[in-house]
Amino acid sequence: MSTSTAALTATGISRVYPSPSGDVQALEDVSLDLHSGELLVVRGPSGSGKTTLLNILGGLDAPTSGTVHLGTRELTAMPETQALDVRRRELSYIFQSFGLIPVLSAAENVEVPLRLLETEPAERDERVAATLELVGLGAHANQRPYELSGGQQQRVGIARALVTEPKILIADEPTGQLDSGTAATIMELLSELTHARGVAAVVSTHDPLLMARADRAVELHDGALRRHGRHASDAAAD
Ligand SMILES: Nc1ncnc2c1ncn2[C@@H]1O[C@H](COP(=O)(O)OP(=O)(O)OP(=O)(O)O)[C@@H](O)[C@H]1O
Repeated sequence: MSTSTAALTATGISRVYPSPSGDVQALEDVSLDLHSGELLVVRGPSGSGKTTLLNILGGLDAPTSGTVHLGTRELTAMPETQALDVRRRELSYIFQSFGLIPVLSAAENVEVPLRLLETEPAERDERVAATLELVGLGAHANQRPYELSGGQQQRVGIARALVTEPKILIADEPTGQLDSGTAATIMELLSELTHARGVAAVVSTHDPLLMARADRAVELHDGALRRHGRHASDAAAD
């Protein structure tokens, strides 16, 4: 275990959703950390709190109690404008349903986050082309999402997430809509890119087979962590 400051640290995270039929405790006292170049898998049954946890780690939702730090900075204490800026520059998200804009080509989809950062057009073009190459889609830059397979669409999603060179990647069930062979390929790509680019990645999945690609795995049950710090292969063998 590295002694350097973690890229992401969650401490004592709880999340209660108020609802007319009573409060739902979606997370209870969850703590974890994640280092650069590490891929952490969060596994757990449906309703165990994976999406809630990833949304909080990514600053998309606020915990009821507990903190999230990016390095030494507390994400959960930042004013919203600062948190938005940090999210755009340092965090990226990959979604189960890909989240691509249907009327835009693969290249234009990948370009969107660079436009939000007001990157110069020449640099945008260069980075979009390089990142599409990286995910093996150099020849598909001008195709729209409906002209691509599910696996190719998720590669566009990965390229869009990586084009800003984020420190942290949050992927909620990124292979949930893919067949098992394609899912394994996408997970392998995520693992390779996480290691090669020194990104700290958190990936949720239902699928124990995908855990072989993780550096570490934790398991959520009813909103609480059941295992922490075990190697993925230990958990996958359960
Ligand atoms: N907005 C909400 N209001 C009330 N309860 C919610 C809300 N969002 C989630 N929950 C509840 O919180 C718990 C955790 O949900 P969450 O979506 O985080 O689980 P999950 O592990 O991601 O599930 P899945 O694998 O099915 O996506 C569940 O009991 C869910 O019903």
